Amino acid sequence: AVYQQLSDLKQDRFDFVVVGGGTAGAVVASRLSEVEKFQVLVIEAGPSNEGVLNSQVPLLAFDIQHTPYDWNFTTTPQKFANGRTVSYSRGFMLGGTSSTDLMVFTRGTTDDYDRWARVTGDPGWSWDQMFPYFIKNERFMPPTDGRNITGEYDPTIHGYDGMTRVSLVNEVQNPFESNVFAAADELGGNFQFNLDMNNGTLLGTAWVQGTNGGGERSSSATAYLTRQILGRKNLHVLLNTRTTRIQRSKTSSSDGPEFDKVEVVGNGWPRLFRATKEVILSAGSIGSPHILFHSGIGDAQELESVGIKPRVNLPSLGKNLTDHPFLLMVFEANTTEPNIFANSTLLAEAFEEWNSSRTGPLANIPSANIIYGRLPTNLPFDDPSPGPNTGHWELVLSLNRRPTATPQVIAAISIVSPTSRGTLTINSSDPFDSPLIDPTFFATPGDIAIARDAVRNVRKFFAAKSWEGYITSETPPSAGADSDDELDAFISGNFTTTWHPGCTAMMSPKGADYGVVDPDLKVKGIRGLRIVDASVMPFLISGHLLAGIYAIGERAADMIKQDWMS
Ligand SMILES: Cc1cc2nc3c(=O)[nH]c(=O)nc-3n(C[C@H](O)[C@H](O)[C@H](O)COP(=O)(O)OP(=O)(O)OC[C@H]3O[C@@H](n4cnc5c(N)ncnc54)[C@H](O)[C@@H]3O)c2cc1C
Repeated sequence: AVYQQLSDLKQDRFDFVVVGGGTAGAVVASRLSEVEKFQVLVIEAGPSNEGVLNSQVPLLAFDIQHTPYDWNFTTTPQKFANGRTVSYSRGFMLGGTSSTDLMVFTRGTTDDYDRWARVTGDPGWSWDQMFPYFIKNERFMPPTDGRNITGEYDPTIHGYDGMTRVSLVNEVQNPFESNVFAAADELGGNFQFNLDMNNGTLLGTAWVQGTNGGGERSSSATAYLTRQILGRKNLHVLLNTRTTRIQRSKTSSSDGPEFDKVEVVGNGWPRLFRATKEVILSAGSIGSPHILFHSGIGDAQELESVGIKPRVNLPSLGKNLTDHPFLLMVFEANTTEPNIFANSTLLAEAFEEWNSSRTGPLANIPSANIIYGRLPTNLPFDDPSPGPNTGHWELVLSLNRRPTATPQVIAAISIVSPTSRGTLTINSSDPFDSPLIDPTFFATPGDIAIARDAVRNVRKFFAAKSWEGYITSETPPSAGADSDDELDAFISGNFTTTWHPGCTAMMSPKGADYGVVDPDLKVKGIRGLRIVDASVMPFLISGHLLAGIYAIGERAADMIKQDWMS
């Protein structure tokens, strides 16, 4: 059942309490409630996803940021951006950020997961052992325009019976996209065609896959918390209720103190829920550490300095914040391709089409392509990528959807193998105050070198013969930035984020004196508490995070079931 407010829920004890009904939280709750004898509670700070049009219609995804469905965080002033701050969106509704993100679906590379297995000492995190979870999560569907997609993906590596509806774009925007793939064939090298970007190699130019299967957003809420699943008697989803702390029980064991009570505030009132088996924190890379700090878990000295009594000293918590920095380049284009957002008649027609058949431009994610490239091998710094199947930068090319006087093309650059590391901390003992988010973007020469290389590769790509007569000029602020110094000024003055924070509660081997969770996702030195979300990644996936987080959620659910069913 779904409870809109705290006072609607009468029950106080559950087997499992899942904090955060976001991307990973919904997976864990959904899978645990498959076991009838488990009573499962999910506590979500935000409201329901039902009827939120900007979340449902794929091409409206940009319009959901800076709304009440966004936590609307901001970073601290960024040292390598002359003190500029960066707006930091996080989903505030059921489904979490999977209800508000841009829906690009990349599993990451074999190298990414094999590195996780290596650094955690658990082969279960390797690509081969995670592969069944990618398949379990995925329900690949043909696009809604009915075109022949042979040659746009590899049908042998997808899941067709899973939960998340994945597809290619539902309508191809030509000649723009045909130019992209023609230029890739023409240039080869970094740009050579890759049949399927979910095959374990993120290199070259591929047709993008997204969570827009069937022409509408598939979020963890629409996929894992369907009406049928919500009808389970043992699954309880409490909305509009904020978790403030996790509290200790009176007992301790050889595994350390037990944390079994979840303190919440809803309808203006506090209340405690008790988990008789486990508390599972799935409040995301910002939310999960934030709740732990206020529970007295974290660096003891830092907690004391803000007036919080330390209960478990975990100095690594919040320390390894990693994100993919983002840059935008804009080009003038000579094209008559329609922009529905610049023409109210076209927009009305597009809505009519989407409403009646989930087809047309609104059923799309913003682009049909995705490109990953690497720097040459003779780098003046250690290769920051986890291996040769992995890019250093990512490009997504699209027509500018914002209404502009003349048509424009945008190149979205992401640094997918950053070495900069930031912090998540707090400066107050009030759990309702926002944490301090400092991704410390571009702190290393390697990250800056990758960004320069990406900018130069965008120019190389658009200089291909295939674009002749289409791309007319580059616009400021990147235009004219050619030397390393000029590019560095462009980068520091303009970077933002891909909104991929992770690693703030990173996994490390059992018994290690660093890290926050063991490879089974149990919090070190504590009994009864696991973390399941993007914060546990020891390194970010070198692409978009969603598919990896779903797989983490699926594996975590299996591990938890195994612990409590044997
Ligand atoms: C604008 C944007 C675009 C993105 N685009 C893409 C993309 O195209 N592809 C991709 O793969 N990734 C993308 N991402 C990133 C991706 O969506 C996230 O990495 C992922 O959804 C995070 O999953 P999670 O489970 O870790 O956290 P979340 O999904 O954020 O879940 C955390 C949940 O916990 C809740 N919560 C937090 N604190 C509390 C509390 N105190 N009490 C109760 N509930 C709480 C939150 O409201 C939320 O529902 C994007 C992100 C953003 C913001």
